Amino acid sequence: MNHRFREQSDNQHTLRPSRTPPGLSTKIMALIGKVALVTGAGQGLGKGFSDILLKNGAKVALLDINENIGENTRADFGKGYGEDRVCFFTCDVASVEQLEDAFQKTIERFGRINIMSNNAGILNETNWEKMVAVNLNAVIRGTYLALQHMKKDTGGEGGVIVNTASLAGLGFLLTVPVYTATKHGVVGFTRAVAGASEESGYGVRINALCPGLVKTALLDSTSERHGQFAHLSHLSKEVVKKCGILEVPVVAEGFLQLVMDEGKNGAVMKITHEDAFQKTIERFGRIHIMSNNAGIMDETNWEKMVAINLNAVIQGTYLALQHMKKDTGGEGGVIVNIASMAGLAPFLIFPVYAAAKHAVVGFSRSVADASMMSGYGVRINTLCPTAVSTPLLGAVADEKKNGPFSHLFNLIGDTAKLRKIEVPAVAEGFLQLVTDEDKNGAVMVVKEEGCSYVDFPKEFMLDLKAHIP
Ligand SMILES: NC(=O)c1ccc[n+]([C@@H]2O[C@H](COP(=O)([O-])OP(=O)(O)OC[C@H]3O[C@@H](n4cnc5c(N)ncnc54)[C@H](O)[C@@H]3O)[C@@H](O)[C@H]2O)c1
Ligand SMILES: CCCCC[C@H](O)CC\C=C/C=C/C=C/[C@@H](O)[C@@H](O)CCCC(=O)O
Repeated sequence: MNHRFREQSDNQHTLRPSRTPPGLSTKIMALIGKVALVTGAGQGLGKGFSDILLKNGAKVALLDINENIGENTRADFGKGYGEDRVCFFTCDVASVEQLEDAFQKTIERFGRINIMSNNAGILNETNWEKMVAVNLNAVIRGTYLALQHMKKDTGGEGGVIVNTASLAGLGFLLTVPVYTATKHGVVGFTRAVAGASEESGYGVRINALCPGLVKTALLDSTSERHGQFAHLSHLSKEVVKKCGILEVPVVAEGFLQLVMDEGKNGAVMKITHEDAFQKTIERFGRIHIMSNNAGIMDETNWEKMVAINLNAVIQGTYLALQHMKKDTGGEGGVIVNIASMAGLAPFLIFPVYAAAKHAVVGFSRSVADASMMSGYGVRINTLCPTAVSTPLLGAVADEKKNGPFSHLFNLIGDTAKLRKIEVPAVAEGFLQLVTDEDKNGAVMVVKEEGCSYVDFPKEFMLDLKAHIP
C-alpha cells in the first residue's frame, strides 16, 4: 500500500494564512551533531523516531516510563550507532519533576537540546484523568520546557518540536472520546504555540503529526482501555478496516520531514494510507507489473529531485513487493525502475541527477537478488536510456535548473541538436524487461544502436560468502 503525507489545512479555523508552502521547502535542517529528546522512546513510534534521527546523524536521549524496554532499546541503538550517541533516562512524563530532571540530564550528557519529540501517549478511557495528564498536559509541559532550553532570545540555539497527535486529533473515534479530546488538544495547542514562537522570534518550530492506526502496542486494546463505550468496539474494527494499519517506519519518515524541513512551523501532518495501490486493486483486483518511472531534472532543487528520482523509487518498489510477493499471498510479478545512462556514467552539470540514477541502479540490482533469495517471485530490472525526446530534456537548456554548475551551461550548446532517441524505442526495451522471465537484476541500456544489457565486471561483484570466514 502507498501512504499519504499531507499537510492538513483548515481554512475556517486557521488564524492566519499558512506561511509554509505545501511540499518540502528548500531549507533543510542538518541533523549531524544535533541533540534530540524523545519521550515514549522505548518502543513503537518513539523508538522509530529515535532510530531515524540516529540514522541521520543526531544524538538521542530516550525517555520512557518503562525502564526495561528503554534500557533494551538504548543497548540496541548503542551497538548500532555508537554508545556515545544515545542515552536512556527513566521518566514518567506526567511527573513535572521527572520531566524537568530528564531535560537537565540530557543537557549534562550532550550539552544542548535541538529537537524535542513529545510522543509518549496511552489509551485508557477508564483512567481518563491519567490519559489527559500523559497525552495532553505532558505534551504542553514538554513543549514549554523545550522552548525554555531552545529559544534564541535567552541564548538557546533554536530548534524544532514535534508533537505526536493522531488522526483522532482531526476526526473522532466513538469508542475513545477522551483520547480523541487529548489529541484535538495537542493539535490546537501546537498550532497556537507555533504561531506564538514565530511572533516572539524564538527560532523554534513546532509541528504536529497525525498518523492513522499504526502497528504498535497501543493498539492491543482491552475493554478496560475502551471504558464505558467498550460495547461499541465493533465500530473501531470498522475504522481499522477502512484505514488499514501503518508501519512505524512510514510514520517515522513523516516525522523526519517535520523535523528537517525548515519551512514547516505550525504544520499538521496527516499520515494515512495512500490509495493509489488500493484503488488499482479495487479496480483490477491485483497488480503484477510496477514501473517506477516518475522523475525530474533540477539540480537547483536537488532535495526534491532526490525525493522523486530515488526515494519514491525505493518506496514504490517496497510497496509493489508487499502486494506482489508470493510468501504473503501475492501472485509474483515484475518491477521495472527507470534510471538513465546517467546512472552508469558521470553527467556534466547534473551530478545529483547522476547520483540518484546510480543509486536506482544499485538499489534495483540489490533488491532483485534479495527478492530472488527470499522466494518472492518478483523480478526487479532497471532501464537506462540515453537522451530521449521528451520535455524532461528541457532542463538541460534551462540555466535555472543547472544548479551550481550553471557556469558550464554554454558547453551544452543547442539542445535541439542533441542526439536523442524516440519514446517507442525505449518502450520496446521496457517490454523486454517486463516479459523476459529470465531477467532479474538486469540493467538494460537503450541507445541509438538499440538495446543491450550491461555486463558488470566480475571483480565488482560482492560475494558475501567469501567475506564470511
Ligand atoms: N499506534 C497508533 O495507532 C497511533 C496512532 C496515532 C497516534 N499514536 C500516538 O503515538 C504515540 C506513541 O504511541 P505508540 O503507538 O508508539 O504506543 P506504544 O504503546 O507502542 O509506545 C508508547 C511508549 O510510551 C511509553 N509511555 C507510556 N506512558 C508514559 C509516561 N507516562 N511517560 C513516559 N513514557 C510513557 C510506553 O512505555 C511506551 O514505550 C502516542 O502519543 C499515541 O497516542 C499512536
Ligand atoms: C481504538 C483505537 C484507538 C487508536 C487511536 C490511534 O491514535 C489511531 C487513531 C486512528 C484513526 C482515527 C480515525 C478517525 C477517523 C475519522 O474520524 C476520520 O473520518 C477522520 C478524518 C480526519 C480528516 O481527514 O481530517
